[in-house]
Amino acid sequence: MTIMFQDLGLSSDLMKAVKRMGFEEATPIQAQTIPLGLQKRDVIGQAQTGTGKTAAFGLPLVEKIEPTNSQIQAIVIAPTRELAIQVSEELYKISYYKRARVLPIYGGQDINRQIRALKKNPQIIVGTPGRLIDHINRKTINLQGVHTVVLDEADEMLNMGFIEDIEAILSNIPNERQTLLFSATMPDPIRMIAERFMTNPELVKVKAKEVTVPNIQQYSLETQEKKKFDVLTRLLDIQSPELAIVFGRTKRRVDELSEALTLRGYAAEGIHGDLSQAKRMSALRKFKDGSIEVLVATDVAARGLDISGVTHVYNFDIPQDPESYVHRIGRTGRAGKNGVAMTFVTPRETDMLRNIERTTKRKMDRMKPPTLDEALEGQQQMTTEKIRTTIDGADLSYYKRSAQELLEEFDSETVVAAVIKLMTKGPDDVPVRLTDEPPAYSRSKNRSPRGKRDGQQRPSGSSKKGTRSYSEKGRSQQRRPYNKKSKSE
Ligand SMILES: Nc1ncnc2c1ncn2[C@@H]1O[C@H](COP(=O)(O)OP(=O)(O)OP(=O)(O)O)[C@@H](O)[C@H]1O
Ligand SMILES: [Mg+2]
Repeated sequence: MTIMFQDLGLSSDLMKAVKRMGFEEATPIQAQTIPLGLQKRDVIGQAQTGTGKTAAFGLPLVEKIEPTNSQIQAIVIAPTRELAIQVSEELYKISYYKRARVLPIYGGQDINRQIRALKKNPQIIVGTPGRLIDHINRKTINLQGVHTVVLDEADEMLNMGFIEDIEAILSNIPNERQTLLFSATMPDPIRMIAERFMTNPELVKVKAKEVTVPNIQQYSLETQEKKKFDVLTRLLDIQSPELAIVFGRTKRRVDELSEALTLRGYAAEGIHGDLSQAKRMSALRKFKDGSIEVLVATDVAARGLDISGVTHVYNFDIPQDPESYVHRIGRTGRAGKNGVAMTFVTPRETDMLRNIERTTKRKMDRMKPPTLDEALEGQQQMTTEKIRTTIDGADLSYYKRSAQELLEEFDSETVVAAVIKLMTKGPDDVPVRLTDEPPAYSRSKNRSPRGKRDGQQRPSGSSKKGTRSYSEKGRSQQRRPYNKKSKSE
């Protein structure tokens, strides 16, 4: 059944904003959770990637902001800086006519600037856990007026290392609050932890046979570790994605891969948690405006990011758990668009592959790595396509005299073949250096602690204020199975 936004009981300011955002019908998760959100019910909302969960919590959240109250009234917590920025932008759009004041608060940004911004009475805060705790400890943020809390990517934030941070933040927020949790994945043990923070929550799980959306074509390719890079470049040449995200397991991997791709002539940049915030933002900006075509990333970019034009996701390294797979491939195929996801599997990782397929209840299509000939063929096709569009679109009169000269000397087939050769990228053997990654191990059977993972990092300043401080590296080592420990010490 189609549900329109006007059926959901939203005010005219928000209806105008929804229209301005170009939304017509509500998505299923929006149709089901917006009324609950407006009734101030606690909600756990689980729906596939790219199906509009942000507006599902954002619309009721903004609706409940009291314009004359200058306290912080709502807070959204997100696991990464880029996601916090993106969610705050979406809330800003929703608030466009209502004029609720939204402020993102995240690590890597000048804290004094944030303190000044906090003094200007924002009503909605979107933040990453580490920086929020930093402000709580400095007493530069007052959460006593908060009536709505959202955990976006809730399972990630209640997972292992993050849970203490979340508990610390929630302990500064009045108990009589509305708590909303959203994610595309919600493993049962995490849901049980979540319910501890909630009052009689309604679980809204959009009925879908599959955890992943059907409009993403999913493939797996078995390949040796040493051959992965050639396979990737061939696929890029054949498939010529509009925008592609290549996921690597570690930060070193991402650095080496983006460098190697650049050496081979692809416009690529990397993003991971050890880069400065300025670098992270500049890579993402270039990717969004199309000045780079390949973003190489750790899982720091796996969750929530909504970048239109991402047609392909390549799992250069197979993800460490099924949830990560779901989120990574969900960077394509958003809002009903089509997408392609390719997962490289080394022979010793076939268990991991099966584990992912079991969880997603969907078998990936097996694909053979393309041969060099197929790659060259693909490149030729791209060239001929370019020639066709040039013939259709450009004024060629200026070039016709030279064309005639060539045609007097050679037959037309030879001339065109030479042009195609010149325009086609030949086999490239610029040497590149990639350190081998050991095969991934399956950790979901016994839920062993996660290995080194890239994600949100704790600001260095927090130790001074009495909280633990550990580097991103140290932090991920502190992550532990969520079933071993529950309350913060
Ligand atoms: N009702 C709607 N009609 C059309 N487009 C929509 C609608 N709701 C949201 N969108 C658009 O769909 C895209 C995906 O939305 P969003 O980022 O909220 O997805 P999500 O469910 O949070 O995904 P993820 O699990 O990856 O975080 C966005 O570009 C958003 O603007
Ligand atoms: Mg989201």
